[in-house]
Amino acid sequence: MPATPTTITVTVPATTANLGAGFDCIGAALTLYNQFKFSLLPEQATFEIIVSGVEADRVNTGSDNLAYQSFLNLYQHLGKTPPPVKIEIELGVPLARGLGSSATAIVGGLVGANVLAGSPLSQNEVMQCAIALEGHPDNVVPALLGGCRLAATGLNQASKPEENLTNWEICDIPWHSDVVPVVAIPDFELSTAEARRVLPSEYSRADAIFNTAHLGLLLRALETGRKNWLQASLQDRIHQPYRQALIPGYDAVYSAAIATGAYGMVISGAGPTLLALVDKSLSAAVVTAMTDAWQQHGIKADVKALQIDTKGAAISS
Ligand SMILES: Nc1ncnc2c1ncn2[C@@H]1O[C@H](COP(=O)(O)OP(=O)(O)OP(=O)(O)O)[C@@H](O)[C@H]1O
Ligand SMILES: N[C@@H](CCO)C(=O)O
Repeated sequence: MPATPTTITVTVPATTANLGAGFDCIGAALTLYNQFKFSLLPEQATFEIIVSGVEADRVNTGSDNLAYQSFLNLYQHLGKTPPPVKIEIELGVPLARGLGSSATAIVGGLVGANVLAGSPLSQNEVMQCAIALEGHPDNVVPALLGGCRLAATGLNQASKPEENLTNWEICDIPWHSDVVPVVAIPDFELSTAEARRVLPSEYSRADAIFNTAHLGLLLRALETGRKNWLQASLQDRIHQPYRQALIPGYDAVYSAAIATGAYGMVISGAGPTLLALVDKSLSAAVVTAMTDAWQQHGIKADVKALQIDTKGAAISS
């Protein structure tokens, strides 16, 4: 049997959740990464956290650090005492921008702890813990597994009532290789908590039907890359109409992306990053148009064409 490692690095992709109509249930992993290196410390130590990379000074290095809390959570789940650990975090995913930075910390902490504990949990069990910590599946599932994923609660909800875990069914959504995600990341933050506060607690039957139909259409549109379907499917009535006002310049960036040939544009996760889906031949032009539109509102944005990450959380020693 191979020895349990004492140092491990977990690389976790950014994610874009919702994709319009799939509020809280669909997300895709993107080729933008955070890295978490875990090293066991001598017995008398407690913990140490070192952060570098994009906006590193914005991540706390105390015991409430989300990656460390997730690390502790896994040991608690196992009923084991957590070992003293050093966590070195290299950030490539900007914080509180709707690109799943919190999901990377949760997945990184859980996967790192599981490996250092000798891998007692399966990938599916780690995933169920990650969903319970984040509260919704749409970022943590693709962050762990890669690709575009849809999550739905399963039938057997009572399987582990003592652990208070919901049983989730996950399916992968094929993504046509000509469809490119362009992310426009502005230089201001929007916390998920704030972006959830503005949502109504009830919706009309018409809005529920609208979103059900458009999510179904979106799945087939992503698979086939069919233009008309992609254009129509990126509409939503559950969250975006309420969140747009929190994102200055939203209308201008939307108009610029569409005028340049994007299929559509959605709010990435809880925002404020805006995500356009574009045919690959047009991605460079859409990047320029979205950058310029936000600049005209005095907002600096990092706009880039990415790809769908297919690996998810990757472990290296
Ligand atoms: N690498 C990290 N290490 C530790 N904590 C992190 C890390 N990345 C994010 N966090 C925590 O997550 C918070 C951001 O979470 P929030 O849900 O508001 O945004 P997000 O995850 O980037 O966006 P979204 O959920 O819309 O995709 C940060 O303020 C920080 O507390
Ligand atoms: N589905 C979540 C993603 C952000 O964590 C939301 O839009 O609030």
